[in-house]
Amino acid sequence: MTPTNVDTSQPPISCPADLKALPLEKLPELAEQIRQTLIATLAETGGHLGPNLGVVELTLAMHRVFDTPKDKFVFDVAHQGYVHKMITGRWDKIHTIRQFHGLNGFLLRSESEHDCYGAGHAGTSVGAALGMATGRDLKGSDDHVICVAGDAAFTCGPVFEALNNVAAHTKRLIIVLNDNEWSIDKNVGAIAGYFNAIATNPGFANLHEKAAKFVEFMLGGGVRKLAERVEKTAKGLLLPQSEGAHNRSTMFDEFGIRYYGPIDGHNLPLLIQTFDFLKNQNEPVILHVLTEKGRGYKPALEDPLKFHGLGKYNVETGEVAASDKPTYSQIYGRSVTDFAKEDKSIVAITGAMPGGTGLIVFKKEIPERYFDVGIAEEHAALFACGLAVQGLRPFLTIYSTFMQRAIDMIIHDMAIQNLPVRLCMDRGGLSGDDGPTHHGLFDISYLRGIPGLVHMQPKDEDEFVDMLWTMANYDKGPIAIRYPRGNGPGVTPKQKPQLLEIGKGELIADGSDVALIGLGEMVPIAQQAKKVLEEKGLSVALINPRWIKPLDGALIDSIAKKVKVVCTLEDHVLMNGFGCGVIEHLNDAGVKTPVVRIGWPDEFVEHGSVGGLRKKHGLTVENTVEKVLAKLG
Ligand SMILES: Cc1ncc(C[n+]2csc(CCOP(=O)(O)OP(=O)(O)O)c2C)c(N)n1
Ligand SMILES: CC(=O)[C@@H](O)[C@H](O)COP(=O)(O)O
Ligand SMILES: [Mg+2]
Repeated sequence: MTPTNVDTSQPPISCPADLKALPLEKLPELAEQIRQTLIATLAETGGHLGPNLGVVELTLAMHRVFDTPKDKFVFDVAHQGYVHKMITGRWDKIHTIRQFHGLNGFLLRSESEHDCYGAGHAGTSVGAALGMATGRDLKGSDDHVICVAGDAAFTCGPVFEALNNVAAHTKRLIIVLNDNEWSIDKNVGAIAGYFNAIATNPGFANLHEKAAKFVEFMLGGGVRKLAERVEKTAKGLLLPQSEGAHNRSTMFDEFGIRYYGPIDGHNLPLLIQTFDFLKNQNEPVILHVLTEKGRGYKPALEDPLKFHGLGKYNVETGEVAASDKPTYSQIYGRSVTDFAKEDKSIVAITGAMPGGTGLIVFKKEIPERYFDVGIAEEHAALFACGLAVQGLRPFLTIYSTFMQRAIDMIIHDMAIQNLPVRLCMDRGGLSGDDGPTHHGLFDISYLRGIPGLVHMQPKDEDEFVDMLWTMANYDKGPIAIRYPRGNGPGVTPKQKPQLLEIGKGELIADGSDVALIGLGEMVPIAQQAKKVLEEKGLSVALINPRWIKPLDGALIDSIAKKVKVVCTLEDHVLMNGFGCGVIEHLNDAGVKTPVVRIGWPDEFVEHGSVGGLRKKHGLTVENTVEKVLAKLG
């Protein structure tokens, strides 16, 4: 059934107590209402539909058995937290998800007492949950801690760093492995294969029945009499028997974490029974549930990659509005693939984001030199270093915000050894919908101080391809580029890209009163501000710096010396941003011209539309003009 105009103002439940009060047989109907609300609402707002449709029963069962906020739920990434929000009093606000001043797209401590831990980046749930469980034990409390981590979250290093410590620190922690076989794209690596082997084991078919019987057996007090047998039963019943072998333990048992499952993650009664059983276990446990990403909505089931996270879509067809202009990501994927067809040393690496980065075309056309390493940015950086040692030209393609995970590898492995890795940071700048965990507003800060690392940003699509071409041919050391989410100003790249001179900026217009230095896609704002200032009789120079590092000091000095004020504009935080580099440079060069800066404030910028947030925080033509005039006095 395709929902249309669902009324979210009359939610069937307004708190977890309402859910607990419902008769068990009413829960499937509630699950359907949640699904229909999500499908209809996200068609208007966009969001992570697929992941949330997959955890409806799981989240209902968790709230049926446990009591937040006393009990603690930790969701990995927390992009699948919409159902949790609907159950914990935010059903009537779900239509504001990811909207300015609306609900955040992930859990957020400041949003609700039921959101004990925020996220947005993957792999943090088990470590944080272990900390909560250990803290609880130290305080002598009795609350439960449950973390939900998807199958792809287990490709993330911090999860295994935490698993390595669980048994040493606590006896009571429930980990739920929500296995839908999908990351954003299909999940990758040995872990994915391992989970799949368990889930597809021939024994699973009747294991499902066995699991139900086993849980009833345990709940029926059987465990009290037959501790020894339970040990075997637990492994035998809930673990597929490998032919002829003794009861095989899973890798989790080797970590001292009792494995249960796999069970059907959409079977509400079984989930409730299982959680009722697990909550009384005096040992750390992991419950492996099998779920369907996109369950209940055919277009999402048929295309989990597309419906992992998307903008507005047509509820009837699942179609999204096509854009007439290619995004930077699409231009990136096409360009690097074309370069790689000519240059066999080019290899492309993604951390589980072939779609978002545009590398999906590289994956299709040159699969042998395409590497999706999973949600493992630290490893991706090291892997790129190893490839560079072998003389290959790695394009390490990771969103600016996720590249934060690899800072030490960039310094310790890439820069100190001067390895020619290409750091391609998509979503460089405000990300918008996803909010503070995803805005790429810190990469200049975390890269500018690294000796020998070149860093740049294009003003439009044409210059973007020139920069990528320059990177493809630059082997002197690590080189980084940042570029924004979505479309650029719409300048079609020329047929044959040109090499750019490293550290050489572009003087778009000369002037003698004011110098505007607009980085990347702030150039159009600078160009409009130039017009307004010229209408006030001022002579305005405009510089496209191109290079964050090395700055074109000669160009900047030559203009700064003759004007009365310099104004830098950047889609980055002001703290240790591009403008700071200009100020440092002018100071060291003895140029006294005052500098005003346009950029993001020293705070975490909330979620919302890029235009709305720029307006709120002054990354606008008006504010640029105002600050320049104020400085001129
Ligand atoms: C460090 C980091 N890298 C990449 C991402 C992008 N990302 C968001 S969700 C996701 C896949 C998560 O898959 P899984 O944990 O299996 O959850 P599912 O969506 O399948 O429910 C990825 C790669 C991220 N949020 N954090
Ligand atoms: C939850 C997560 O981290 C990703 O799904 C992210 O939301 C993708 O961002 P884009 O929509 O900018 O590709
Ligand atoms: Mg998954």
